[in-house]
Amino acid sequence: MLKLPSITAARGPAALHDRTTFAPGMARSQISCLRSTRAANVHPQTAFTSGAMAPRMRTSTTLAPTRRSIQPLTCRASLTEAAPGKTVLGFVGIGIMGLAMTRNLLKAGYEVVVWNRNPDKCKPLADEGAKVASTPREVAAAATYTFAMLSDPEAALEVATRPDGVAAGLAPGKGYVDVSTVDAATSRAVAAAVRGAGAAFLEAPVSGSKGPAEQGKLIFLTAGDQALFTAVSAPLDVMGKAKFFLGQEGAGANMKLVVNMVMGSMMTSFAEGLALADKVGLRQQDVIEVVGLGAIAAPMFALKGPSMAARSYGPAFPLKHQQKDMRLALALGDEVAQPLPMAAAANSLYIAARRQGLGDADFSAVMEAVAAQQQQQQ
Ligand SMILES: NC(=O)C1=CN([C@@H]2O[C@H](COP(=O)(O)OP(=O)(O)OC[C@H]3O[C@@H](n4cnc5c(N)ncnc54)[C@H](OP(=O)(O)O)[C@@H]3O)[C@@H](O)[C@H]2O)C=CC1
Ligand SMILES: O=CC(=O)O
Repeated sequence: MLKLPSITAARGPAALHDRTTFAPGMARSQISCLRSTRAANVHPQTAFTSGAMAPRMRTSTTLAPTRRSIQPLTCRASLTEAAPGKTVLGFVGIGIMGLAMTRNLLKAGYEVVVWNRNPDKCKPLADEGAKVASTPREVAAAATYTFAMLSDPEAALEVATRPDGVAAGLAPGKGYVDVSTVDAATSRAVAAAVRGAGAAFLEAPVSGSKGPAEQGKLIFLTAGDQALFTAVSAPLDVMGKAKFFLGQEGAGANMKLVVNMVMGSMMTSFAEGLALADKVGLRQQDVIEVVGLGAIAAPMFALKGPSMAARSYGPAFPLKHQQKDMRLALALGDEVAQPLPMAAAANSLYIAARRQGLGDADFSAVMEAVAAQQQQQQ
């Protein structure tokens, strides 16, 4: 009989939720040591032999370090914990999400230096007290910790590595937190550029859209240098309601793609349901109500249903970004030979919607691709 691997053995790095960060009494110097072990590609747990010093992380079989991977610790610049009035933060990428997130940092009392490719988008933040830089390098040079919220892998890599990019302004003691949704390979390339400058790197894609960004209720899916996770905990808490530390960079990116792949498929399925209901003479409003009362109730259906029924798609999460996430999730599935037929079907609807010119509309506009297919078949 074919023996399947156990789920535990197949799992990636253990998750560390914000409620279980470090063992009590762990000194900052130990936190910075964690960063350098990460840079040396050694799991932080290998750095601590005493139970009192070990960070509280759940372990899994895949994390068990081999003796060969244990290397001496070289503590470089330590990271100070960010606090309002004390730490200058940077933010590059002032789009839908970046604007709302930066606003919350300003409201919490942080000094924030911002940059956006189209500088006009920085104006509202300048009115609210942000300083505007003319290059990403200037932001990273002025700030201790710089956040980035950029549209896709190409933008994330470009802003980090171009000659006047973020990496050029980084130095030991600083950190870069990329909250864009990208693939693991891009995240690792950005991490290499950041660490090449002697700084720390954290990937921290977010779950939650424009509304949660405005309300400071995002969910951060982080991975990378754990010392930076700790150092930016306070600003993450200003912008979000939960944060997870998932291990080495790539794990946060993969988690985000899994979640958004499910979300993207749910949305196309919901759009098809609304279209079918309409076709058979049911009121879409009734469908939304019935769905909302049962086991498949979801905040997303409750939030987007009424505007979808009205065929109105003001952008909270641009459809072009959802299609990018489907594309990246499918590529991830390809990489590990995991068939994803539902996601592939959903992706073709998002592509069709982009062809209809709906890339900048909300992703719920995939409804129009469903409607167009219906018409083609009549
Ligand atoms: N909106 C949402 O609900 C959510 C979005 N995300 C993710 O967050 C990221 C940003 O999303 P969102 O804010 O909605 O998107 P927007 O399209 O509103 O913003 C994209 C940002 O990226 C910048 N950008 C794009 N290309 C480049 C480039 N080559 N060089 C420099 N800057 C560039 C844009 O600059 P410019 O203004 O000059 O074009 C803009 O600041 C995406 O990865 C998305 O998948 C994650 C969770 C929720
Ligand atoms: O990435 C989008 C979201 O809503 O999360």
